[in-house]
Amino acid sequence: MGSSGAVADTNYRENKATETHDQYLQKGVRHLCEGGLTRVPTKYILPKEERPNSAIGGETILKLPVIDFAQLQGSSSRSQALNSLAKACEEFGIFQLINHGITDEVISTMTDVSKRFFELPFDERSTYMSKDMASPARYGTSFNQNNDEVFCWRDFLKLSCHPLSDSVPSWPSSPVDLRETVVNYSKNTNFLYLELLEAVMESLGLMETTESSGTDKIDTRTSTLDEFEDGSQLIVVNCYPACPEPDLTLGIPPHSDYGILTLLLQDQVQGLQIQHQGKWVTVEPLPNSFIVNVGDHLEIFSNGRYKSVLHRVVVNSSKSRISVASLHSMPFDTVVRPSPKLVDEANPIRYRDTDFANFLEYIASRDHQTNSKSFLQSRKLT
Ligand SMILES: O=C(O)CCC(=O)C(=O)O
Ligand SMILES: [Fe+2]
Repeated sequence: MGSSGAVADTNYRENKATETHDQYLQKGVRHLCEGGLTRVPTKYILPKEERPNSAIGGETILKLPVIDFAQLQGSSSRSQALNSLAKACEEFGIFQLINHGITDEVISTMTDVSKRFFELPFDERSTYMSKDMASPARYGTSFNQNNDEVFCWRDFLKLSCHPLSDSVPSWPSSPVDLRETVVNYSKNTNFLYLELLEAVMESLGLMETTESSGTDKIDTRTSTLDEFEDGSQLIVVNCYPACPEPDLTLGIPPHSDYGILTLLLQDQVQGLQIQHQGKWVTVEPLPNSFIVNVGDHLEIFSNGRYKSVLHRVVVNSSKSRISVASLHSMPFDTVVRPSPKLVDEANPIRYRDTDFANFLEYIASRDHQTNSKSFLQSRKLT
């Protein structure tokens, strides 16, 4: 391992005499691949115990629980769909959402513009590189490129969507249709998120349900939802170029998502893996469906009843992969804590209160995501 990395590293030094090796790698993995690459540079090589242990074709493929959004919306089918939703969030922390109502066109234009953004000349893409975590548009590489000891094999574009009117002018103006496409996509996914959130609350027993007679519509009321209104939304476009030595590195190391729910769109290239019953298993992409993850905030809010899912991304040697994650969280200044209605003698409070500032401090203080759901671990009381 050491020697293959060293050969590759020497090549870059020869090619790029004017910048240090680390500065070169900070430009991201797509730029690196555009320069021609046959070996993975040392900076990306994970310690043996953290590498994906076999090629992707050898992994177990997992069919996730499927939740039919149309069934959640129908009065006669809702209660059964809510049971399936609760089971998926308890046992997997992740599910596949079908019949979600977002058109194929909205989805395909989003994937398409994402691909075209990463195909722009590096000098154009790099205008959006920023170390400022609060910037409404941030292009970058790895997980946390300022701290990561080992880099991971992905570049990203993070676009804050909250509030849209303030953020959009800072987003990339090229490709020309990027802003319009992402605005449309973010509105669609936010609407879907709010509907799902209502279903999640109801599945936790936190909603009063009254069926209005004579209509097919279910009228649900809760004050709980008020706390979630005006939450934050972050769109993360991930690009994982084909990798010459995929067994040595990862696209994203094991982590759980920070917020309430993540709606993930992936193209037809496999790569997402989740930890299920102690084993890494590959999630099969289902065309035009969303993968929905439970995030750390929902685990805390549900007092541990719903589990955030530990996941990672493996890369492969022949195909580049794009995914778009829409991360939905509580408003930034909200303190997240277990819902009092889910705490009693049998279920004592399991997590410390947390807020966005705690999370930022935590991210800034650590280098490499070795093991996981450790932010959540740091908030656990028992
Ligand atoms: O690319 C994927 O499938 C997952 C991306 C992911 O986990 C993230 O952006 O947090
Ligand atoms: Fe994630």
